[in-house]
Amino acid sequence: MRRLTLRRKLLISFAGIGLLVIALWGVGHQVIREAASRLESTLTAQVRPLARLNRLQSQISRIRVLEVELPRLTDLFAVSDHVELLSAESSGFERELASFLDELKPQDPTAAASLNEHWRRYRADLNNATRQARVMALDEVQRIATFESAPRFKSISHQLKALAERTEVRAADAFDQALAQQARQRSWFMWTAAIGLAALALWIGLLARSVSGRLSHLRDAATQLAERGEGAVGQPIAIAGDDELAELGAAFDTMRRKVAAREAALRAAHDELESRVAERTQELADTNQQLQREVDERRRAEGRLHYQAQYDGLTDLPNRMLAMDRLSQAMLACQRSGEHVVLVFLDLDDFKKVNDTLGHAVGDALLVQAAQRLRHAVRAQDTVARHGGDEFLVILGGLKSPEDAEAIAEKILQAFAPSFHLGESELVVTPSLGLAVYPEDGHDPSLLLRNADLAMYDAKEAGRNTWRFFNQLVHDRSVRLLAIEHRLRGALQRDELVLLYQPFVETSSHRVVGAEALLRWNSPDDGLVGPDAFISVAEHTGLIVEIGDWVMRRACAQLAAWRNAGAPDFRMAVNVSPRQFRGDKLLAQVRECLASHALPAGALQIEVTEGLLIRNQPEVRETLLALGELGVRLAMDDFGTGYSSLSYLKRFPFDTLKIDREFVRDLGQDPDDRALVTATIRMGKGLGLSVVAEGVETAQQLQFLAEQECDLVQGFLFGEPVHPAEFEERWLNRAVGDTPTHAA
Ligand SMILES: Nc1nc2c(ncn2[C@@H]2O[C@@H]3COP(=O)(O)O[C@H]4[C@@H](O)[C@H](n5cnc6c(=O)[nH]c(N)nc65)O[C@@H]4COP(=O)(O)O[C@H]3[C@H]2O)c(=O)[nH]1
Repeated sequence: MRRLTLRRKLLISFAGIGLLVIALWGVGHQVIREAASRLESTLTAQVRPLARLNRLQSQISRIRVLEVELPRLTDLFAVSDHVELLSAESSGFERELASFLDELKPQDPTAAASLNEHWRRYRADLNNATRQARVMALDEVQRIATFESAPRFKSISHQLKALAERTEVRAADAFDQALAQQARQRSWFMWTAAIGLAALALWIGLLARSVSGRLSHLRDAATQLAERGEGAVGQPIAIAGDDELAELGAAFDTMRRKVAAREAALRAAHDELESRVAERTQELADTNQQLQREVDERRRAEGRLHYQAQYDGLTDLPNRMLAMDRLSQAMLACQRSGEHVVLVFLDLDDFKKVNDTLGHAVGDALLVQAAQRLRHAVRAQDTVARHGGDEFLVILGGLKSPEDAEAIAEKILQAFAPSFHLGESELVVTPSLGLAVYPEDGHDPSLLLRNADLAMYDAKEAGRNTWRFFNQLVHDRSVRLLAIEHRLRGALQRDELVLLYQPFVETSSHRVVGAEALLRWNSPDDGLVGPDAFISVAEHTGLIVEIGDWVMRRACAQLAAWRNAGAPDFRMAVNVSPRQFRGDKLLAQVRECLASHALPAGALQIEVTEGLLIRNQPEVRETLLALGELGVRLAMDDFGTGYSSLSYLKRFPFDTLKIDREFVRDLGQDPDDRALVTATIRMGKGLGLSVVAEGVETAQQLQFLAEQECDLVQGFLFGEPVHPAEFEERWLNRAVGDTPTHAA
C-alpha cells in the first residue's frame, strides 16, 4: 500500500477541490440542461399545439367572417375576389388542420375524427356558398351562411376551443411538473455541493489541523532543545503519521537523540574533566603542601644552616664570623660617634687539663657555664661570642673611654670567681683576658682580634686570671714574631735550615740504634738558632707545615743514606707538629718519602706530643691509625709533662714512650721522680711499648734507667745533636763506648 505522504495529501486535497468543482459544474450544467430540455419538450408538446389551435381558431374565425361578408357584397368582382380569398383561407385552414389532426390522432382519435368531420361538412357548406356567390346568388349564400354553415362553424370553433382549453391545462401541468423537477434537481445539486464542500472542508481542516498540530509540536520541541530546557533533550519527540512531518519528527528525534548522546558524552567528558580537574587540583594542593613543607623544611634547614653558620652549637653564642661582623658594625658606629670599642679576648686557663682529665662532656659543660657567666657579666647590647675551643670574645661598644673596659674586665673575672659545678666535680676555672681598643689598637677587626689575642697571651704570661690591655710591649713582641716569621720564610727559601742528629742508644748494649732529627736555623745573623726560638712562631703562622715537610724529606734522605752506608737497621725519629696533622697531607708525604728512598716504614719513628691528642680530632686519629697500619713507629714524646693519659697510649698505635728529660734530670736526688720514672717504664713495658728516657746526662741516671730496664736512652751523656758528618764519624755503626762522648 502506498504511503499517504503530506505531498499526496495536498495533491488529494487539490484533486478533491478540482473534482468537486468539476462535479458541481457538470451536475449543475446537467440540471440546467435537463430543465431547459424539459421546458422545451413541454413547450413543444403543449404550447405548439396550443398555438396551432389558436391559429386554427383565428383561421376559422376569418373564414366565417369572409363567409358572413360575402352576401353583403354587391359587386361581382368583389365577390369573386372575396370568394378567392375565402378559398385560399379555407385551403390554408385545411392544411393546417390536417397537420394538426396528424398530431392529435395518436392522442385523441375521437376528437380528431370529430373535428375532421365537422370541417368536412363546413367545407362543403363553404363550397356551396361560393358556388352561389359566383353566380351572384347572394341570398342563397345568405341562407347557407345563416342556417346551414353556422352550426358547422360553431361546432368547429367549440371543438377547437375545447381542445385549446385541454391543451392549455396539459401545458400548465407539464410546466408545473418541469418546474417541480427542476426544483428537485436544484435541491439535489445544492445538497450534493454542500456535502462535497463540507467533506472537502473537513478533509482540509483535518489536514491543516494535523499539519499545524504536529508543526507546533515540532516547534515546541525545537524551542525546548534550543533553550536546553530541563529534560528537553531527554524527552522523545513523537510525531504521529506516515508523512513527511512524521519523517521530519523522526529526523528531529534522531537529531535530539544525537544531541542527547552528544550532551551525555559532553557531560561525561565534562564530569571526567571536572573530576580530573578536581584530582589535579588535589594533586596540586598536595604538591603545594609538599612544596610548602619542603619550603618550610628548607627554610628551617636554611635557618639552621644560617644559625650554624653564625652561632656556636654548644653555647648558642655567636661564632667568630658573626662576632667579626658585629665588631665591624660596632667599629662603624663608634667611628661616627667618636666613642671606643673594646674587644676582649678571653681564654680559659688550664681548660685542656680539665678536658683531658674529666672528659669532653665535662669540658663542654664548663664551656656552656662559662658562656652563661660571660653573658650575664656584660650588658645585653654587648656581644659575647665563642671564638673556638676555650676562647671567647666580648665586644664592648659605645665606651666613652677605653678605661671603662677595666671595670667590665674585672666584672668578668669576678663572674668566674665562684667554682663551677660540673657533675660531681667542683672546679675553679679562671680566665685570662686580652683587651684591644678601637681605634687605638687597630682599624680593622682582624687586626683588633690579633692584638686582643696577643694581649691575652700577655695576661697568661702575667700569671693568668687577669686582664691586660694590648700595649707597646705586646705589640713589639708581635712585631718580633712577625719579623721571625718573615725571616723564617726566607730561611726556608734560602735553605738556611739544617738538621742535627742526636743518637739514641740501647740501654743494655749501648749500641746506637737510631737518631732523632732536631731542627736548627743556621742564621747568618744569629748563628745556629735552636727550635725553641722559632718552632712556636712557625706553628702559630702555619709555616711549620712547610718546614715539617722539609724536615721529613731531609731526615728520610739521611736515614736512607745511613742505612745504605752499612747500618741497615738504623732508625730515624722525626718530630711532627700537631699542625701537620691537619688535612691528609702528612700520610701521603710519609708514604712518598719512604717510597722514594725505598725505606721500610719501621725505620721511621714519628714523635708527637700529647697536645696533639687532646682535642681528639678525627683527622688526627685517622692519620695516626693509618701511619700505624703503614708500619711507621709512633712515639709519644715528652711523656709526663702534660696529662700523661694512658688512654692515648691504648687508643693509638704507639710503639714508643719517651720519658721527658724533666723527670730524668733529678733522678739522682728526687725519689718522686725515681718512682714516677720507674712507674712509667713499668707501665710502658706493660703496654708493650719501647720506653726511651730523654735527657740522660749522667752515668747515675743511666745506671738507674738500666736497672729499671728502660729500653733506650738519649741525652748529652752519649751525645748532643750534631751535624750528619760528625754523627757518621762518631756513632754510625758503632756503640757509644767505641768513641769518646761529649757528655755535658
Ligand atoms: N738539657 C738537655 N737537653 C737535652 C739532652 N739531650 C737532648 N736534649 C734536648 O732535648 C730536646 C729533645 O727534643 P724534643 O723533646 O723532641 O723537643 C724538641 C722538639 O719538640 C722541638 N723540635 C726540634 N726539632 C724539631 C722539628 O724538626 N720539628 C718539630 N716540630 N719540632 C722540633 O724542639 C724541641 C727542642 O729541641 P732541641 O732544642 O733540639 O732540644 C732537644 C735536645 O737538644 C740532655 O741531656 N740535656
